[in-house]
Amino acid sequence: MSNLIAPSILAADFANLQRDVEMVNNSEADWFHIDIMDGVFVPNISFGMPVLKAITKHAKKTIDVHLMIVNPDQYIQTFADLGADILTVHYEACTHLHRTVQAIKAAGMKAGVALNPHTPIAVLEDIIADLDMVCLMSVNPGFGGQSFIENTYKKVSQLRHLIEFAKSDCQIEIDGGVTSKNANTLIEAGANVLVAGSFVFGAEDPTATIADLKSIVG
Ligand SMILES: O=C(CO)[C@@H](O)[C@H](O)COP(=O)(O)O
Ligand SMILES: [Fe+2]
Repeated sequence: MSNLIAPSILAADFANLQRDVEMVNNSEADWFHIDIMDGVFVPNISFGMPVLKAITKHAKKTIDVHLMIVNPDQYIQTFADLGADILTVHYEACTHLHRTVQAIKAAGMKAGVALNPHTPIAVLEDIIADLDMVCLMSVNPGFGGQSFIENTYKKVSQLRHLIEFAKSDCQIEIDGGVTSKNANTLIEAGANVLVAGSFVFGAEDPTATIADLKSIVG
């Protein structure tokens, strides 16, 4: 399994969105990471369907959509129609997680589940075999630019063991506070997809920063 970098569009310049999408297209980045927030599950509102539509019109790489919303089930088909390749819902937002995961797959997308920093890996024991990806939040969801929570390393290794025990090829994505300083340790702990928002878009040269991250994760 290769190690991937997914720039988070939340940190892009929305007044120059097409420019930033083209930058990612022309960089060594692997995916677009797109954060949808509803102001209910998290204390922030990012953007919704019209902006996602504008992004997917220009984006030429895998579209990884991270839903930080309550009742995600009602929008699954809409996200499929808008071009999402991977749809990640929060464990904490889903009462019938198994049903939600099956609905995402039935709509033709890969299914991911995200865990908040305080949610233990053990809650995934009976769903891991059904998942294409687990997204470990390494900050509390809702905002870019926060500091990485160190307890994440332990959770990555616990999750890697769970995945191996289940003989699954589920991917492990880390989301929040990723920089060139923690990228290598995260990969060594067993992660294989790193989301980076402010570290990429806040850099003087985002393209070179993506290339640096790629060279670190191998
Ligand atoms: O889902 C989220 C935040 O809730 C993330 O995807 C952020 O967008 C990551 O931004 P940085 O922490 O890398 O600035
Ligand atoms: Fe995210």
